[in-house]
Amino acid sequence: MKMPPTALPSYYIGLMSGTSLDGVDAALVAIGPDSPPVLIATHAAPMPPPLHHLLLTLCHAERVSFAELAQAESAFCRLQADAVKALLDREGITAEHIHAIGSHGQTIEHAPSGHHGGPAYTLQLDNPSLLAELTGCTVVADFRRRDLAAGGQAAPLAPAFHQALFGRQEGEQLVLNLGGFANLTWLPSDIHISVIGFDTGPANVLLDTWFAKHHNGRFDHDGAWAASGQVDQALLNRLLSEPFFQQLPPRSTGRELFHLAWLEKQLTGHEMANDVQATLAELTAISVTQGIQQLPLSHNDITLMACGGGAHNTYLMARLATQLPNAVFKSSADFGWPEDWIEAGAFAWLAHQRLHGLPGNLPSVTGANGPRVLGGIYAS
Ligand SMILES: Nc1ncnc2c1ncn2[C@@H]1O[C@H](COP(=O)(O)OP(=O)(O)OP(=O)(O)O)[C@@H](O)[C@H]1O
Ligand SMILES: CC(=O)N[C@H]1[C@@H]2OC[C@@H](O2)[C@@H](O)[C@@H]1O[C@H](C)C(=O)O
Repeated sequence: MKMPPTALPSYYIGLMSGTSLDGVDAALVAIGPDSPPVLIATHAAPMPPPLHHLLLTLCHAERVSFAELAQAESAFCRLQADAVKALLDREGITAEHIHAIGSHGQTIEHAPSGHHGGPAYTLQLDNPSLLAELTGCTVVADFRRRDLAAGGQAAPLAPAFHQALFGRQEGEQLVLNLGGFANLTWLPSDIHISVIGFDTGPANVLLDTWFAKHHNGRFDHDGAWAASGQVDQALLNRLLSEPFFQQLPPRSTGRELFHLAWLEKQLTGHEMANDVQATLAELTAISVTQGIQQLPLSHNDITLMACGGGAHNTYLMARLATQLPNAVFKSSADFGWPEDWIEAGAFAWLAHQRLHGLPGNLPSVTGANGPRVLGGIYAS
């Protein structure tokens, strides 16, 4: 096992399955008392197609049966347990070496302002009791609902981890996660100024959905199909008229707002499919740019660290670079955190925060009434 630089760290596993529904990411992280968390090892367990289909159905279901929920929860939990086992086997360690697993669960619905006047809620499918039983590890889970109970958006949570990872660097930092949805974190150079973070809108979720409607396959590799199309300016303007893009932070979103029917409502039916894909990539590039314009940046020459699967989409990254001509793009990999592993790392760190009775949220990001210790503990 690769050893972290400081003595006596504790080992945590973060499990993240994001809104893209592409699989479970497992990250083994060493966390010591005085230094940023260190990524030790990773394992990605791809989502089996039947589970992908079932979870996608649940995400958009008007009605759900308990049998379907139970089936999804059990299959999802077993995929998580397999990912943990693969990680431990690869590193030649056992459950006793792990202080805790931080399990995000699978977001099924996120309605921080309630649904049609109903109570605020956010639902992550998860079975931490079964996960503790299957892995022999202590599990920390249900991270979002305490922030929601305290009046927050319950998302994004990663900005607090971005601060733990990159907050000690010189100058202001911008972290952009391009997952199913995109979220931005601004780390000011003055540590007395609060961090700002929020969701900017859809990223891979619509690109993947539109691609899968027209091809066999889950995503547009390197954005090649988008690159073969032209941006449809009229369509782009209609998409950008969605009020979410004008909202001030705190703000978060999900599949309940941005989905295929939302897109199709704005189509005339005469568009070329690849032009729609190019327009969706532009929608992400522009909504991220507009999000950056909402930040109290000290100057225009920004340094942006892009992470999440969308950072591999070369077309999307080129469009972002065009929208942000003064931006210098940095790779999180140069800081020991390859772009695909920051979110899973965040849930390892959040488990550590919970076990130490430390807050996991940033009220300046989520809008919660104060810092809160997030999650519940399911002992091994
Ligand atoms: N080479 C690539 N070219 C284009 N897109 C890519 C590439 N590699 C990954 N992606 C995109 O990244 C997605 C997965 O991203 P990621 O794992 O960050 O999503 P996520 O975990 O669901 O994130 P979040 O929780 O932030 O929504 C894929 O569905 C795909 O759209
Ligand atoms: C409710 C939910 O699952 N939100 C996700 C989603 O994916 C990206 C963005 O929307 C972000 O708000 C969040 O995930 C990350 C891990 C977060 O909380 O920071």
